[in-house]
Amino acid sequence: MALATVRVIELAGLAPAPFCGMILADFGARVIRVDRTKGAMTVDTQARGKRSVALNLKDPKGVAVFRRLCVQSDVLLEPYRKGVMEKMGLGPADLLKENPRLIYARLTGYGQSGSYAKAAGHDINYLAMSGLLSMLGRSSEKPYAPLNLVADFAGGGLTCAFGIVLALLERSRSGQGQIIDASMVEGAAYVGSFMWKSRSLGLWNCPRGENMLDSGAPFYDTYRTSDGKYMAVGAIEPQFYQQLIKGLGLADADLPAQMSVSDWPQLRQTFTRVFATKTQAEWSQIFDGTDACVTPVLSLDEVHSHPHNQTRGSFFKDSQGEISPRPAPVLSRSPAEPCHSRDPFIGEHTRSVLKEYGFEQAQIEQLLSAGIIECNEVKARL
Ligand SMILES: C[C@H](CCC[C@@H](C)[C@H]1CC[C@H]2[C@@H]3[C@H](O)C[C@@H]4C[C@H](O)CC[C@]4(C)[C@H]3C[C@H](O)[C@]12C)C(=O)SCCNC(=O)CCNC(=O)[C@H](O)C(C)(C)COP(=O)(O)OP(=O)(O)OC[C@H]1O[C@@H](n2cnc3c(N)ncnc32)[C@H](O)[C@@H]1OP(=O)(O)O
Repeated sequence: MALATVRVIELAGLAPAPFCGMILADFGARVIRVDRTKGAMTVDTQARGKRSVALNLKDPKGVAVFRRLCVQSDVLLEPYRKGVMEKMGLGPADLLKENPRLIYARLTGYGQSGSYAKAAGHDINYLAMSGLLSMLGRSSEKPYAPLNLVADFAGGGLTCAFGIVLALLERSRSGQGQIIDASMVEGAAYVGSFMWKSRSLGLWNCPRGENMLDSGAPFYDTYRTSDGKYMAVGAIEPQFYQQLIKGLGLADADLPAQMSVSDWPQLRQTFTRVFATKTQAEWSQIFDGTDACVTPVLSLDEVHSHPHNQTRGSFFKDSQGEISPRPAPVLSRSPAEPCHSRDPFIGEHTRSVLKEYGFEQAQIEQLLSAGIIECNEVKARL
């Protein structure tokens, strides 16, 4: 796999950093998640392929163990508020001195500088600060965040993983590590570059929810079907729009021009009425194989069995029977091989990882009895 041999230490976080770590693990990196001790509960649902070490970083001995892990690693991924790592004596100045090849990735909401740098926040706040949230929502309604997809995952976890891969690539030339300051505000904004750079086209001149691509246009929206499901319509170009009209059984001559914005409300009413006359399956049968750009709106439970996704193997079932998306993109020679086993328990790999990183058995036992580390091997659970 592309990232085989890359050793990553990920400090346990909420959602974006776990996703970043999972991407790296999916593509072959050996990711160790460092969890808290004292019966901490994991909220990491993105733990595929990771190992877990439970380590108390509030204790200087725990900090020393952590430093030893970082000396032998390629990447450190930390998701804490600005200043937290420095307070523990684990800032980049300390760790890069000990391991100049270390890639020190800091994934935060607001970045490492600026007046918000130390503020708590979540996806919706970062999205708001990126400018994008102001554009998201229906006409005459308040802004709506599209789940926590844009800042946490696209602008956060994915962008940070990209930064790490870039830094690894650069390190192969320079031999040096570096610090990555991944701000979810900036990552989200960057993902939204199209919005800034397409303003000159007039694509966003109308209020929120009244533009062509934000549900303003009737040919770029969803429609309810007779069985309470939905179809997605994205028939922008005239040749594709013609196929939409044909599939709906409408006659062009009876309809206003596609780009007559003042007629969009009437056109939407027509589409709404027609879509409501057939089931999703019936519409899918009509539009499949055409260029009308009309697809069923599938639920998470349905995507796996759609013939197109099945053919490509776009979703896979792990050993627990849980279905997840296959890692993307697909590389022809060194594709990702996502782990099919269950997620790790907190501290499940403490002992084996410390051994791997050169700790003696006696040292491990000492750390264990001092409560610096916790071990939770599966054997002990039986
Ligand atoms: C919208 C998303 C977030 C969605 C997440 C939800 C899915 C989950 C959030 C809460 C979960 C529920 C909850 O946990 C209760 C249940 C638990 C149960 O197990 C499951 C069900 C639950 C209901 C559970 C269900 C779900 O999982 C949840 C609902 C986001 O937007 S995520 C993006 C958030 N933002 C960032 O990541 C930006 C950067 N980070 C930050 O700004 C801050 O970290 C943050 C997120 C604001 C949190 O701030 P906080 O004050 O808590 O922490 P920090 O200031 O960063 O400091 C960290 C402290 O931890 C110490 N520490 C770290 N590691 C160790 C260690 N190994 N040992 C000891 N100590 C450690 C560190 O020293 C810091 O200590 P200090 O505070 O003393 O400095």
